[in-house]
Amino acid sequence: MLLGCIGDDFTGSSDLGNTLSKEGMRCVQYVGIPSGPAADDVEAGVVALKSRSLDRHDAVSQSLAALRWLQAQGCTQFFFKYCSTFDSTPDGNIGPVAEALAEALDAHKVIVCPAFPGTGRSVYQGHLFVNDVLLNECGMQNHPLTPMTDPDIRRWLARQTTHPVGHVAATSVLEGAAAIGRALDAEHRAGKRLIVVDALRDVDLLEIGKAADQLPLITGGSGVALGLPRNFAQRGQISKAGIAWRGQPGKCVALSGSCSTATRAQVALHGQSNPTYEIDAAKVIEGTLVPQTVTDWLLESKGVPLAYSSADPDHVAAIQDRFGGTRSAAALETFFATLAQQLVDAGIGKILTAGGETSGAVVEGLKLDTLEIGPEIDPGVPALRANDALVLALKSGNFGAEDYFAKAAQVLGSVNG
Ligand SMILES: Nc1ncnc2c1ncn2[C@@H]1O[C@H](COP(=O)(O)OP(=O)(O)OP(=O)(O)O)[C@@H](O)[C@H]1O
Ligand SMILES: O=C(O)[C@@H](O)C(=O)CO
Repeated sequence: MLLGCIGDDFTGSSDLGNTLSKEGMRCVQYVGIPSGPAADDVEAGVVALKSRSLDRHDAVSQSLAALRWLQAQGCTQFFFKYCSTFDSTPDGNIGPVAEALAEALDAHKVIVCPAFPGTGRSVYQGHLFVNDVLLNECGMQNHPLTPMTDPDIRRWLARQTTHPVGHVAATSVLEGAAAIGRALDAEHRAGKRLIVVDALRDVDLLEIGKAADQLPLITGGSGVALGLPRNFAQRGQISKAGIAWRGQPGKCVALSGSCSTATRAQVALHGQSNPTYEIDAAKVIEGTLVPQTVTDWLLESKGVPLAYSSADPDHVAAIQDRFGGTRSAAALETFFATLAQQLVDAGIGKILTAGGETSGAVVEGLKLDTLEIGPEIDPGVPALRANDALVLALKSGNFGAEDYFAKAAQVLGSVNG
């Protein structure tokens, strides 16, 4: 294994795996820290944690444990993947984890770059944009767990870290790898360790990747990993073969607990030509709707049936007011996990999930340990193979085109992508 990655959530980890795999690395996503060694032919390994919203001390200790496992697999470079909308609180966990990894690796000049132009995220003058609005105006300011109220990533990160935060501005980035390298050196000499790097386009990310060739630790969204496989390829270290994709025959079902705007539009479109089942959150929490009812409905339905609890913000707020946020999320996530178990027990081999927490609950509920990265469905979302009988796609809430579900079902089923 050459590149060792640590992801702070499951869907984000498959997003990173997608980028590395598209660039020709044989990439596997691990669900948590594996208990044994990796297969010999893995070139990039992504240890997927659920550390984004943990207590910062737990997030740091899990990330360091993941680092030790990746070091034991022989990795020479490491990547810490967080959200392209920099999801974190003033307490962490991006800063504390990045600093702890930097310390453990004796890494200086640590790039911090959430840019992901393919999904509209860019960084300019240290500020994060989502399409044409600043981060704190894109809806992320209302996120229930990590409200992003400041678009200046340097200022936000400084609240989470002990050392001053540096910056490489677009003026250097647009000049290319050599200028980026010089700017990183200058920030290092000025005593900065975590350095926010501007990036607007994929070509910027490729130049940043070149400049990062000899750096032990890079951090960011999946975008900034774009240029890293080319460094290994240039040294003849990777096969560029990727992993051959085998589609899975049979019925595909979709489960959505994501309440994001993008998912709600995808659910609405999918429902125009496929059967859908709206899961009543109150009934789930009160225990009057059991997973078996929905499983039976999914098994009996034609097309790509979709069961969803996705609802608009007012509806979600009403449920949370009535039952409490933690209780309602726990009940719904357990419901989706049981649903997935029942579907797999009934022989279903293709499952689509929407929502980071929902996907995490499903993957944990199914007790999966490794996910091979397959072809891209939409930017940031790859097809995944869990074992001989099961393929999946885990969609982050805000990702995917409006026809995502139909497209994903098609990719999971088709042979060779
Ligand atoms: N109808 C509902 N009422 C209240 N809460 C809900 C409802 N449906 C889903 N939820 C909760 O909303 C949360 C959705 O989170 P999830 O991470 O799955 O989606 P997301 O936030 O859109 O995705 P991402 O984290 O990738 O951006 C879950 O905790 C889920 O239990
Ligand atoms: O970077 C992103 O936006 C995603 O991979 C993600 O982490 C969403 O939770």
